[in-house]
Amino acid sequence: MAEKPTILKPDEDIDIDQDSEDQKANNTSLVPARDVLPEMLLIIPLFDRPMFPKMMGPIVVEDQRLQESIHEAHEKGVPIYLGLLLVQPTETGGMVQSPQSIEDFHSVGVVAKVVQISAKTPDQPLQLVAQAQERFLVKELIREKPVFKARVQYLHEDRQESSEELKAYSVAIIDCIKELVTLNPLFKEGLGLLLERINVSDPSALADFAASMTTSSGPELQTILETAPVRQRLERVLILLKKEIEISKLKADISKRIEERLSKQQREFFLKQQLREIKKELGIAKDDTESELEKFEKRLKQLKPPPEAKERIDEEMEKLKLLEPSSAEFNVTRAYLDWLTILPWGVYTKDNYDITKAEKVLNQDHYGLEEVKERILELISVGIVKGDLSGSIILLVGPPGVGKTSVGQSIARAIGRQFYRFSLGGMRDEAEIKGHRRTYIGAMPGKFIQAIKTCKTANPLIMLDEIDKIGASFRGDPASALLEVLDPEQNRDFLDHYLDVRFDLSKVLFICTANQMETIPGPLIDRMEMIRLPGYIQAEKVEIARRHLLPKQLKLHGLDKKQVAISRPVISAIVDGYAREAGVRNLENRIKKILRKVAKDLVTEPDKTVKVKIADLPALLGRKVFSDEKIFSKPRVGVVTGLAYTSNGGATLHIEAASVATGTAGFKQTGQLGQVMIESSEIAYSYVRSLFVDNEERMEFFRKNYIHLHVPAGATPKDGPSAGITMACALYSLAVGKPIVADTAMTGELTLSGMVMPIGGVKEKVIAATRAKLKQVILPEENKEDFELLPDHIREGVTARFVQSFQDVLNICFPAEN
Ligand SMILES: Nc1ncnc2c1ncn2[C@@H]1O[C@H](COP(=O)(O)OP(=O)(O)OP(=O)(O)O)[C@@H](O)[C@H]1O
Repeated sequence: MAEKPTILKPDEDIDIDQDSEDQKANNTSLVPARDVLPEMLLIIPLFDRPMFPKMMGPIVVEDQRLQESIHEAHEKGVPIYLGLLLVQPTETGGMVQSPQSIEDFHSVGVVAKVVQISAKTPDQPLQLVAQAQERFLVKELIREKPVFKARVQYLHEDRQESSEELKAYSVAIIDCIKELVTLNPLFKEGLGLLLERINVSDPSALADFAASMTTSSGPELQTILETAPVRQRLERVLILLKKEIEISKLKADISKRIEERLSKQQREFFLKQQLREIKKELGIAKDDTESELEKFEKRLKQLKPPPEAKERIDEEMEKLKLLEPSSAEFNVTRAYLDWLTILPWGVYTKDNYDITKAEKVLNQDHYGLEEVKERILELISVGIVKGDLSGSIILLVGPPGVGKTSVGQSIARAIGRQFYRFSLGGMRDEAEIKGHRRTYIGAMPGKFIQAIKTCKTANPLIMLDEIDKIGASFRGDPASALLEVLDPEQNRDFLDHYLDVRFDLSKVLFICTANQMETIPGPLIDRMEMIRLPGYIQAEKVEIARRHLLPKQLKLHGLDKKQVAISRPVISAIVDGYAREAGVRNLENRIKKILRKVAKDLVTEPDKTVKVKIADLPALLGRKVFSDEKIFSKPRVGVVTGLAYTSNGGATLHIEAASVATGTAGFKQTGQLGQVMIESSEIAYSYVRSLFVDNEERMEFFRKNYIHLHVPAGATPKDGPSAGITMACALYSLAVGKPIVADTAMTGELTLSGMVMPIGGVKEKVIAATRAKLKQVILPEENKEDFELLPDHIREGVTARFVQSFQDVLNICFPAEN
């Protein structure tokens, strides 16, 4: 505890030079002049918290007059004492901002000696460091605008007798301080000061110091300041300290919780970072970005991207370097770069220009199809002469299972190109051709770019299956997107939405397949070289089965040809009884079925040879689907066999006419006929009726009967004019009550004046007639050339009769009558 200062007489002027002559005169000689405390003090208002004796702290003096007085005293070198008084709290909980009267101050404060003073600078408040000395009680507060001065009475403390109780309090306070230090490192500093400045065995000083260390509010601390009795003060300080401990604990708790929450993520991030660094150091793994970039660069060494693509690749690589590997943008850029660098820029396979080898390959893979092979070899020859096979687009049209796809594969093999096939029938939107824009999640390039990627060359053979189904199942305008791809002028600069840089598709050889021509958009047909695959006759199917389908299936079923014997007559019986359609897929399926059953038998006896006989067929394949007994085994009145050409190839159909005696004339037709077919049936009706103008009996028949014409199969929609003469013939047969000659089928468009016009699909229709074992076909005279161009094996067994008018038809069909 500081020595007890002597109190001087009050100094009425604001003369803070306490070492004036008068004072010196009145001073007792017991105390050094510098330790004498003045009775009249200048008041410095404190707004935040009070200062406690023996504490040191900064004070800011704003008042100009006060500043000047302090400076003056400082220049004289005399000690400066100031009274520090805390202002009162306001009702709203804050502090009085500019004290006006005595009520605005607390009545107990401390006197402080200025130990340091800042230099005089205009416009800057004066800054002091003051050492608090002693408590005082304000006796009188005098206001001398704008400063206050006060007459004070010092509250000297008597030296405390150390009692056990005070010691106990002191120890408790020290314990609290220790605990606080562990909870909040800020208190550590305070503890250092404590040991330096105060005597811990002085309970009063300890209490003041401990109070000043806390973060308690100004009024709470003021209470401590005003509590003169030491025991009581110690007790109050102890309460404040306990409160402080609780607050500190709570604070520590809160920050721990927040830290935990934050640090989990940070920890993971740092750990990952560290792991990456360690791996890099050990050479185990490279940085994500680095290894990706290395991969892309390695790929690029093998490629020759055009300048536009190269520029884009470089840009994207630069971008990738700047992106955080865990970001979504990184993945998008990486995927894009992956595509850009995996495409075979400038990589081409060398075409095989050996025409004999190409012919050999085509013959190896397919039986028959002479015309098709010839056309393909012609196209290859043109390519050889030109030095470039690309540019022409081949369209293979034919019924299902006639080998369109496998011919495409053979062409690829013959000229040594990669083969990629996809169906346009199953596609939903244009984006599948031209790709999605990269902004979409999960965006992908279109099928063509995917094909190029898979083939790893920029000049593969791409087969577009089912191009005739394009209009049926596509949304948007996919046909025009396809036009762009197939046009040799445009596909040089094909722009896929995803890729966003041009890719040259002009070296690709395109082959399209379709079951029918009618539904293919016109502009697409214009760009293509059409090759028809008309379907096979029975003999061809037997040969295909023997030479290709059976060996292929034996291999696929893991069987040896020694283990299974299926002779030519057996295959012929299969074709005849179970697979009469234009293609051979159904035949192939039947062979598979037989082989599966045979394989089952061979499991128990692997060394035996299974000989399949015709008699075994019902057991192996079930009941015959087609029988030789014709539905109309005998020629019947009003029934005539027509020849049709459908997407499944050529077919025979039996047109029926019947009369209902209603007493009135009438005509109706059934069988899901299209508009053209309805009109041609009406032509037939009118024409046949007109034939009997001179025959009253027949005229009467038409007048009194309602005529019904039906074209089976009733559930299949059909259209076209080629059944004109067939329908007319059925009506004529009904009118005259006589059947037409046996085993005859016909096709031809009929005009209202009885002329017969040419039709399409002669080859398919003749094949269908042969398959149906008919002996005679009636064809329009103008189709004679088509028939004569048919290969001999198709024409064999069927006689063609050519007609110009319906009268010619009648001459053939009703020889006795005409
Ligand atoms: N002339 C042939 N010689 C040898 N095998 C043939 C011949 N024609 C067809 N095939 C075989 O018939 C099967 C069916 O042929 P493919 O799948 O090529 O028919 P497609 O005409 O493409 O049918 P779709 O129109 O249904 O796609 C294949 O196994 C094929 O090898």
